[in-house]
Amino acid sequence: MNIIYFDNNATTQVDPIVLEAMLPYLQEYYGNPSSMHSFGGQVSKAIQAARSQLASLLGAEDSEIVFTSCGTEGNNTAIRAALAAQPDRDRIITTQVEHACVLNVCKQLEKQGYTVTYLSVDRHGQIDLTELEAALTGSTALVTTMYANNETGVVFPIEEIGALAKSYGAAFHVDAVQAVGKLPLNLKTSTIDLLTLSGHKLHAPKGVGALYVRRGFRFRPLLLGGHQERGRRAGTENVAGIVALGKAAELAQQHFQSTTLEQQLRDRLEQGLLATISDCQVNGHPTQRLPNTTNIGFKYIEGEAILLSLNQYGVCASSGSACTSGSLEPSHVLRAMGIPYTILHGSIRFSLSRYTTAAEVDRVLELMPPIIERLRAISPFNSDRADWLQDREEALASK
Ligand SMILES: Cc1ncc(COP(=O)(O)O)c(C=O)c1O
Ligand code: FES
Repeated sequence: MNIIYFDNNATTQVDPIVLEAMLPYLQEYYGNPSSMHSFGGQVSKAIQAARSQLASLLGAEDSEIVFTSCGTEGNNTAIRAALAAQPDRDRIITTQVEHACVLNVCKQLEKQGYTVTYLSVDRHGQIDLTELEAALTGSTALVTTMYANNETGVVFPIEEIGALAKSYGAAFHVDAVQAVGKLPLNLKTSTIDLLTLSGHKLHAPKGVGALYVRRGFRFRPLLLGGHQERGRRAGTENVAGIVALGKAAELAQQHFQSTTLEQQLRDRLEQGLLATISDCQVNGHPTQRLPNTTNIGFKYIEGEAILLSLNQYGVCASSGSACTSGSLEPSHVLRAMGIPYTILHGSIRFSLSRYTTAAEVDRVLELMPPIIERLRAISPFNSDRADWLQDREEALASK
């Protein structure tokens, strides 16, 4: 069975050109980049070349790139580094819709005495800059927000956020894991101090990422040890992964134009589903959204049931984020957006890539209406029960 892979916000296929570039560093060039001999030295050069490739995609300087193991490490490191840079400040501002690797760090920091503001989002998943401004004080050490949301694709106005953060002397960190390669970035002219990205979301393999650290930013490393990454991230480098990330960055730059095509296919999918299936809606902003993502809620059914049905036809999609999907907890992102209970549970995310074809979109458009019809026919959440659930949730919310 052919796989139709519409789960690119969870992870992406390694580009064959990326694989080809990294393989020699798993085979013949196995030297340690920190070694004195030239066998290791050539490996060190490959890391520097990858650093330039990535810096070029971001509009950054080579020296501003620190390679990490993943987005989670980047976010943990950035948050801790920003707080260490201004130890006399004890406030953090983030949003309710961040990835778990930001929210859980913030929760722990609250226990350690920090005050954290979790900005709300509106029905479209967008934050309100006046709420941000009201939360900022002279004690704010850090504003940390995502660039684009992994579940809905909603894009935050990062430069406006950054300008406000700067006016209060706070550091500004951006989780750009979902945005890099899909949205333009020019860090030279940006207000961003720290920016996280992850290789496996842009057609490099899992286990490599990077953190951008603005030149002059007082940085404290999370991992202490050897002098790798100029003392900013100890540990022998994942050389093959780093070479892969460099190549993936170069390809992302070349493929920027193809995001228009991706968006056309996404729109064709979204509009097709809305036109052929009743009682469904897009969860997210109509325009301020990644070109590859659509999150759609189908009333009266469970998202998991839709996913299992699609799975039988080889279609990969997702509900919530991959790491929380096993928990049966409704998505914190959709909850923050105030999506009604009856839609929330029936919401699924399709995320496309530059490999997506029109034929794949059409196949999903053909499969979905009968799947939804069948699931609704057997759903215990018929509309009467759904109304009852809705009343119950409202009652709980008003308690
Ligand atoms: C917005 C966002 N931030 C951070 C991460 C974590 O990245 P990684 O899987 O590389 O740890 C993800 C991955 O799903 C993400 O979507
Ligand atoms: S680690 Fe990516 S969805 Fe959770």
